Amino acid sequence: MTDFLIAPSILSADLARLGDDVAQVLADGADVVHFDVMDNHYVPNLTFGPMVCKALRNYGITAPIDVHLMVEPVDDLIVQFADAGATYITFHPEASKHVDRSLQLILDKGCKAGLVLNPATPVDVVKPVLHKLDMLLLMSVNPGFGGQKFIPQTLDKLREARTLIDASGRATRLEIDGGVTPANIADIARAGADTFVAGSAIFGAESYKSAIDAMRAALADL
Ligand SMILES: O=C(CO)[C@@H](O)[C@H](O)COP(=O)(O)O
Ligand SMILES: [Fe+2]
Repeated sequence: MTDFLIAPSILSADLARLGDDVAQVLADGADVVHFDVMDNHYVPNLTFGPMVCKALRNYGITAPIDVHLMVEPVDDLIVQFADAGATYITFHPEASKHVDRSLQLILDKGCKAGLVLNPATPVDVVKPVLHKLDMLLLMSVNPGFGGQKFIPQTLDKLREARTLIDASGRATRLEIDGGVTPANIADIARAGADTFVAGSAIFGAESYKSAIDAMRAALADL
């Protein structure tokens, strides 16, 4: 059975009481903390930086932190997030002049490395560096905001990415990000995803536990 991971995006958390909110969502069954970093340059929005990641670690959050860099350039922040306690660091290939070097920097800092593909970026882009990827993240919305609708064409890209990863023999995780809900998570998993980012569907729910349980129930028979 696939080891599915649920990764709530803190973009939709209560930022005024972030430590408590993250602790709560983990107690309610989440596996990974998805940490969206936006710079008002690569994407038209601004969020949080390495200090906030470090603050979560200092607060006692020990779960994996999955840092999704929507910034340009990436290398300085890779170093800062690695030092701040990131587990995974992923970036968009368009945002680095030297994608292989940036991936190697993440690995050399002792973190797990990943690339993120926008809806219009073809899966083929990752082929030359697949051997360095611990994570391949497919965006199922255009990056920059939570609460958008899942783009259905992403399912074909997931199938393509799953074939590529399986052929590589590497245990690269295939993550999906944007518009994931208890209603569509089973179709997304059938297309090949094993790691599910969900912001509004979890933090916007009345009960985090009910939302996460509903996702796990939808994945149970797969
Ligand atoms: O990276 C992003 C947006 O750019 C995401 O991680 C969103 O935060 C997901 O939010 P929902 O679509 O699940 O509300
Ligand atoms: Fe994200």
